[in-house]
Amino acid sequence: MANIRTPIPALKLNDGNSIPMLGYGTGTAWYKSGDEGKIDRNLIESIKVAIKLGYTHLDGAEVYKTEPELGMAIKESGVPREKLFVTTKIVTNIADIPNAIRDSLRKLQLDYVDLYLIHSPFWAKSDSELQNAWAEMEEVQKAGLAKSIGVSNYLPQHLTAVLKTAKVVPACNQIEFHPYLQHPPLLEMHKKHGIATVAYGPLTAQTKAKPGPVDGFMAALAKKYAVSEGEVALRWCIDQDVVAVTTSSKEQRLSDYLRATTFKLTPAEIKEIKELGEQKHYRGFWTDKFDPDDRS
Ligand SMILES: NC(=O)C1=CN([C@@H]2O[C@H](COP(=O)(O)OP(=O)(O)OC[C@H]3O[C@@H](n4cnc5c(N)ncnc54)[C@H](O)[C@@H]3O)[C@@H](O)[C@H]2O)C=CC1
Ligand SMILES: O=CCc1c[nH]c2ccccc12
Repeated sequence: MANIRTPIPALKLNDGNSIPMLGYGTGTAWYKSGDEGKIDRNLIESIKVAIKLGYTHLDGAEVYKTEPELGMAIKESGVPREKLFVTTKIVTNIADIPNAIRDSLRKLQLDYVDLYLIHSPFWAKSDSELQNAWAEMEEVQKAGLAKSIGVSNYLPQHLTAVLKTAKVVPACNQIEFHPYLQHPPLLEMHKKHGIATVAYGPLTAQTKAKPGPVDGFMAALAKKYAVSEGEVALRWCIDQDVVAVTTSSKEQRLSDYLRATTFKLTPAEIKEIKELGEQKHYRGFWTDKFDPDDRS
């Protein structure tokens, strides 16, 4: 099993920093609908378990309302801050990014985050709003409050707008990514500009979109590598240099996911999953914001 002494492999970002290729999410499975002040002790314990198992990449967001738990778990874990890679995201308070990052850092009890993301582009009514927000993100990075800055749920047109005026190219775009949502034009654009792809919902084909065309092949690969289909899905991301952010409240699952770092799919297997996946389209998140047929 991977642990803090046998780290999860990392991907080099375009700013020279490195991001662990498997992350633990504090969003799905942990959303808080009500009082942000009410601390979810189960979440704190789960994050500590994840850290103990070897997860160093921890994914949060202001809208998840879980930053306080993330901060408490980091403190209680006893793992030195610099050994962890902490992401948070902004969208609700997008009109005041300098205050929003300070608020997030206060909740996280941290001096800096490793990665700060604009959670979505859907609040913006014009390209110039996207460009101005990005300029403020650059200031956050300059002030040392975030080591790396990036975006999430941006489509090619949003990246095009940002890149027109950016001094710093976004380090990554965190998007829904799995065999049934592969975004070929977006990934091509990421490659061209050195923007890392970070996948959320990497297990969607196994957890939400069954039955589907990849099922039989994923099952065969799971048998071949003596892992679960989910671990094949995570490895399929990693083998394409896509960082995968997953989660679970179950320790056994979190432990099992780490097996995705212990084997490698062949190029033919990666291609076969890709081609089978292209036969179906499924989106699980932000369905009210995207055109239902948009695969970009
Ligand atoms: N930037 C964004 O807009 C978004 C970011 N995220 C981030 O990504 C993280 C992971 O997102 P997910 O969609 O949860 O990732 P995921 O696709 O890896 O799914 C994980 C979920 O699947 C469940 N699961 C795993 N194996 C299963 C099985 N065999 N049978 C049934 N259920 C199983 C887990 O318990 C967990 O609830 C979030 O916690 C959040 O941090 C998530 C959604 C949107
Ligand atoms: O990041 C995941 C999806 C998401 C988008 N908006 C919200 C608000 C509250 C919890 C999760 C999310």
